[in-house]
Amino acid sequence: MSLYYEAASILANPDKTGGSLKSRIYKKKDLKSSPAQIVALVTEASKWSGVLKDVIERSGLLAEEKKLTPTLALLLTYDLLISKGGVAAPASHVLKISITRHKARLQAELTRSRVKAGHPTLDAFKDALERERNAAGPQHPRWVRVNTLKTSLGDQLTTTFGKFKEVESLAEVMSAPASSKIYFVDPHILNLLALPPRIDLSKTGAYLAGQIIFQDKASCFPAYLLDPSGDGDVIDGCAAPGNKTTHVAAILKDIAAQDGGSDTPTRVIAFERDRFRAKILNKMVKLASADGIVSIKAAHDFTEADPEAEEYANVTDLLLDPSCSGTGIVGRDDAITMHLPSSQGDGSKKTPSSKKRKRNVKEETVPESETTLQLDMDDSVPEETPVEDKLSERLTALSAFQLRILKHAMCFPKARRITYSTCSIHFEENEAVVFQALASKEATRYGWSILKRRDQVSGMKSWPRRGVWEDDKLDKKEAEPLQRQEILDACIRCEKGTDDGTMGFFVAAFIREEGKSSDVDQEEAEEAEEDEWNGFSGDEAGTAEPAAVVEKVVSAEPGSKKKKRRKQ
Ligand SMILES: C[S@@+](CC[C@H](N)C(=O)[O-])C[C@H]1O[C@@H](n2cnc3c(N)ncnc32)[C@H](O)[C@@H]1O
Repeated sequence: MSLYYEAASILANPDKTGGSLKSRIYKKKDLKSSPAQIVALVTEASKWSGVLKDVIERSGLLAEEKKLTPTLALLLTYDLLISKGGVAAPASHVLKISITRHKARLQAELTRSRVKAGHPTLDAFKDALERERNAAGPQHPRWVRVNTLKTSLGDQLTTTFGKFKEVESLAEVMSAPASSKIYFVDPHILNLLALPPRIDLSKTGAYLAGQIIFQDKASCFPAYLLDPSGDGDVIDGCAAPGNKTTHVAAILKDIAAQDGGSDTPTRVIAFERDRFRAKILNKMVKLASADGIVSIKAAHDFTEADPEAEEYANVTDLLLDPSCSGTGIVGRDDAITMHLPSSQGDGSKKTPSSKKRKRNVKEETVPESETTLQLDMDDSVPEETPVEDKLSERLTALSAFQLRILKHAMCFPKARRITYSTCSIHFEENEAVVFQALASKEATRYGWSILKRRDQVSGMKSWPRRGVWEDDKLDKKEAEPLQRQEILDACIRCEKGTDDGTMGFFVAAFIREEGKSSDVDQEEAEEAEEDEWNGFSGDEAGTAEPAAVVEKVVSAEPGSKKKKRRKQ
């Protein structure tokens, strides 16, 4: 099979094989062409696909060459008109014949596109496309966390990044091309580097060996803000794929090393409800060499863990990063889009029957999804999958689940600190959950309050983006404006698409006063329950359709219902 048939078949992916385009190519055993050649052809052709799609449609190529599919036509036209090596097939090959006989017309259409776009040469056209791509795509730096379980920042700066130059500003990194060998040391989070957008570090020995981890800056906030004491175990209640799990494990190891070099730091107990994601967590934990510190509770629901159980008796810190709407997530920069020509052409070469067909134009229109291929080049597992429909209903259900998980964490007898985070931009999943948690009976009974800004670890204290208030989203029986401001100031936000180069994110920490425990006065607890927040304004919470991910979570806790009924 020729290079073009093999590339087209991989793009069509008839077996619906999962994974990125690169992994599908490299895993295919029976390829005749070299995998690198296929990757290069697809990547380069995709860059021109927006232009070549029009060129091919105007030329009427697909109407005349029945052997060519839209994908074959695009790949061949790219090699025929743009690539230096030309079409990689013998002159007698059926594909080479099919495309070469249209060379003059295709060339003329490409020239027409170039002149129309105002570029004097093909090279100028190419540069303009490159600039357009850089400007259009989110200029999101490649954040790299140095995994101190395996290496150190110093080691990485002299090995993996030995030929790189340190720069003084994040902006310089964010506007640099992928080929630029520069880095910026993050001032807020220890052991975190920013590198140019789209830089490919996935083949480096350090990445393959788990010495460096690709993790957005914002995603490093929870473990850092948790700032665990190292005196007790840490629970990660929602762990897969494990970025924050391995981060907190690394922090615990560093604390143990500072405290006199103890080789046995305390444990991280990582819960993951989803069996498949738990496997990925296991892989990530092993790769990061965190398996000596992390014990995984695979396919375990954190909300079903008994806080009084002996195995959690030493839990002092909890990190909660529950499922959320994912609205803060930024698209992957290295994903590629391939625009394919429509097999009907653009109609400029009218056939006698085209008038008759006009009335049926709706049926003939090829849906956008069929003419555009979105190809993932990165195999790393995203921390969250964005919600795509029924957002407002999902927000109600998600926030009820998030509050429940947070209140459950407050019940662990020895717990002193909790972080709560989401990669959502919505008040309902963020500040609203924090305010409701603070007003809950669990917070009152066990003495939980917000970790104020002035008490936060220095990088987090100095972070400028803080919580925001949205009117009319909560029944505001409590949180006097003054106290409200202090709570909002304790909340941390990250905004996507800003000069900070982060995804959209939210995190807050809760702290428990020494001496407060579960044996608090029962009457006090019941009073607190009476005063609890009623949730969102209106009755949305009661009417929302629970989404699959939170199905059993939206129902009220049976215990609290019973108590309320007894009081009535
Ligand atoms: C946002 S992701 C966590 C990302 C992870 N903290 C990281 O940094 O890589 C949420 C994860 O929590 C899991 N999850 C949701 N509810 C859970 C529950 N009640 N108990 C345990 N895991 C849960 C989901 O399956 C999902 O893998």
